[in-house]
Amino acid sequence: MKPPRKVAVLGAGSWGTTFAKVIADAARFSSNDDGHPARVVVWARRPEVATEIDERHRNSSYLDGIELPENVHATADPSEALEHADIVVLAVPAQTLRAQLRQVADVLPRSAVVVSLMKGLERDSDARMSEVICSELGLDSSRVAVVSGPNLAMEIAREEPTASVVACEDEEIAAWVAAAASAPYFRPYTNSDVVGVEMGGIVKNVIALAVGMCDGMGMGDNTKASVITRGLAETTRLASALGGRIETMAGLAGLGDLVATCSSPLSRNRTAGRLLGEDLTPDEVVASMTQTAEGMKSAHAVLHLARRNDVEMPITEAVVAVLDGRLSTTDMARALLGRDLKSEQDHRNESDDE
Ligand SMILES: NC(=O)C1=CN([C@@H]2O[C@H](COP(=O)(O)OP(=O)(O)OC[C@H]3O[C@@H](n4cnc5c(N)ncnc54)[C@H](O)[C@@H]3O)[C@@H](O)[C@H]2O)C=CC1
Ligand SMILES: O=C(CO)COP(=O)(O)O
Repeated sequence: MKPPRKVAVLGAGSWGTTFAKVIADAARFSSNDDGHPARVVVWARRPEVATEIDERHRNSSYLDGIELPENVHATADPSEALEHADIVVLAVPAQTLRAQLRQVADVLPRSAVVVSLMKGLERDSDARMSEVICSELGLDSSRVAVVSGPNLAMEIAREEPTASVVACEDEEIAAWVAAAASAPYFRPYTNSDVVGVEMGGIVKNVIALAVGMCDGMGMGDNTKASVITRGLAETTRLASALGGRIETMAGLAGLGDLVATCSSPLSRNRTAGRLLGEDLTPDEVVASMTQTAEGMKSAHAVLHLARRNDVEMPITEAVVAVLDGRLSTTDMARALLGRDLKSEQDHRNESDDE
């Protein structure tokens, strides 16, 4: 497949803008049919953000100090961004995606491949973002790809070497999107396990809240490593119950993302958890943050999905209890450590025991 001629990115927050930079930098090394690098057009909700990106090649609200390549353009008009796009990248807060798609469905090119950068689960429906995209746009799931991995936007915007995963049921499409996003500092691997890749990114935000709470309460590395590891065990149980592959959880979109997010001060989810651990209420935490901490919104849906699938997720359950004000962060450790003892191998599927 030839490189794309035009890529539209809907959402000019930190990850949408950074990914636009990745695609634009990648495009400078691979010309399309016309011999030109792909045109990358970002749709920003706020006109002043669009103007700043388009005219000054900066997005100072989200990526202070980062210069964007000349082939990144921006507009506040979604039709202009989407017109003739071969790839449409979606990077808005998860809970707003459905409403956003309803507004642009008529102008989104039917032939485009749609790529989700989002790491959230929709409340009420418990739907993954790729499922929301397929249902709202009437697209076959083979036309939808997901990008996930240890991808803190600011580090990538600073061109620090990073790997990622592009997942799509159609392996040719995954390879095409990966090629379009392959920049000197960004190396995407492909994977056909969309469920596993997506669930890894969703649940790690909830686990990062728990690790942040440990930080906020002044706990050390044993505690945090225990939460990360048992967090990976419960993520793996849920992902495999939904049809995801266990190996995916040991990869970039599972362990990789979990480690990056849980150890980085740049992580919004870990920061939100830390503030909860310092005794702020969930409302105070939300009010203090200008960017999206998806775990705060998705945790309830993750727990709901787990219960519907008979999957035990004690850390997620404790995080939800803290968010609902039913459990204090100081009582959380007692609640988790006081559970019945069990085998570390309990996460395996029954068939593995035979
Ligand atoms: N920032 C990061 O390092 C990474 C973020 N992600 C995921 O990417 C997704 C987007 O995250 P960020 O870009 O970081 O968020 P952000 O908070 O930096 O930006 C969100 C963008 O969506 C826009 N927006 C807010 N409410 C909206 C609404 N109601 N309708 C339409 N647009 C709206 C904002 O104006 C902003 O442009 C999230 O699901 C996040 O989990 C994934 C990997 C890395
Ligand atoms: O998903 C991320 C890194 O891969 C970003 O994590 P936060 O949303 O917690 O900042």
